[in-house]
Amino acid sequence: MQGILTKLIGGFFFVADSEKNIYKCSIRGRIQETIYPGDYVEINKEELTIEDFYPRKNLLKRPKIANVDQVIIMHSLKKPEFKASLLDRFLLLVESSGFEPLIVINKIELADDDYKSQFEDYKKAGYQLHFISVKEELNFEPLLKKLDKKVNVLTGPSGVGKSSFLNKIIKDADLKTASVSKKLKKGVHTTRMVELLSLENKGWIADTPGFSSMSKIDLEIEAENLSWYFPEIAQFNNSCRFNGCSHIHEPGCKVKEKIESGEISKKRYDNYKEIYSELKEKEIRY
Ligand SMILES: Nc1nc2c(ncn2[C@@H]2O[C@H](COP(=O)(O)OP(=O)(O)OP(=O)(O)O)[C@@H](O)[C@H]2O)c(=O)[nH]1
Ligand SMILES: [Zn+2]
Repeated sequence: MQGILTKLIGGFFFVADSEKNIYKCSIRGRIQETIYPGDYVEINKEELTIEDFYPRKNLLKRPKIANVDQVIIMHSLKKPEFKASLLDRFLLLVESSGFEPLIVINKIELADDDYKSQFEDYKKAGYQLHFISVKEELNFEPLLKKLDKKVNVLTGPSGVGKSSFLNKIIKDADLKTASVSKKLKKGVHTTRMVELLSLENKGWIADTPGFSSMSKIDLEIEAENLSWYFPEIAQFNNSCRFNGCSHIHEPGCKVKEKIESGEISKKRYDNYKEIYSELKEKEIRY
């Protein structure tokens, strides 16, 4: 029977079938590969052993999760205050790793009425956006629909409401308390266990350790490739006068034209320039 590996604890592998029944399995010696939550495995239901595993379509590096369909980038409008430059870095990290991002903005009940206008740039760039309040459970339904039948990973800066969100949406009450106590223990244990948490539908979601600043994350991107990860800029990458135009100082740059006409967001472009020079600096240093 085929199942999906949800977590590994004390040498045991927890595998869910399509109905989300959990089997606590051990592994056959002949499987040499390391397997991770999200991996599809073949189990023997009688022996409770993992017999084989299936090729994976991708592997998230940190934490290690296989077959990720979507990365939810959560930010908050207030507390902490929304910062576009930080969202751009999260998007960049997700895009450059080849994953599909989904932007979720939390704590909307704290905002003024016209808060959505500051996100027009992201809509125009083609990103999916959801605006929610975990506290008041606003707009959960359309978001939860988007998580159905998928392996989702939740990321975002510290304090935006990721744990609160998980505590509200995960199915199993045990998991709920588990993730609360996990939170309390944070800082005591150096490694936090990764697991796929069961959503009420057919989806799964995994938390990632929060990070307060993106500067700690090494973007493994070359400055020359940066523009490919800004979708609204990337579409003009082959339209400039010079091949491999950086869209910064070259003449005949289509991107700069589009910024002047307002078709590409100046704010996003300014962040692009800032990150570009950071990456350049790093290249010179090494
Ligand atoms: N006003 C308001 N506060 C919220 C909302 N969602 C979460 N919070 C609060 O925001 C604070 C941080 O929430 P957490 O869920 O711990 O945030 P986190 O993203 O998991 O943070 P890390 O674990 O540090 O990564 C808590 O005090 C929550 O009660 C919301 O929708 N509105
Ligand atoms: Zn250009």
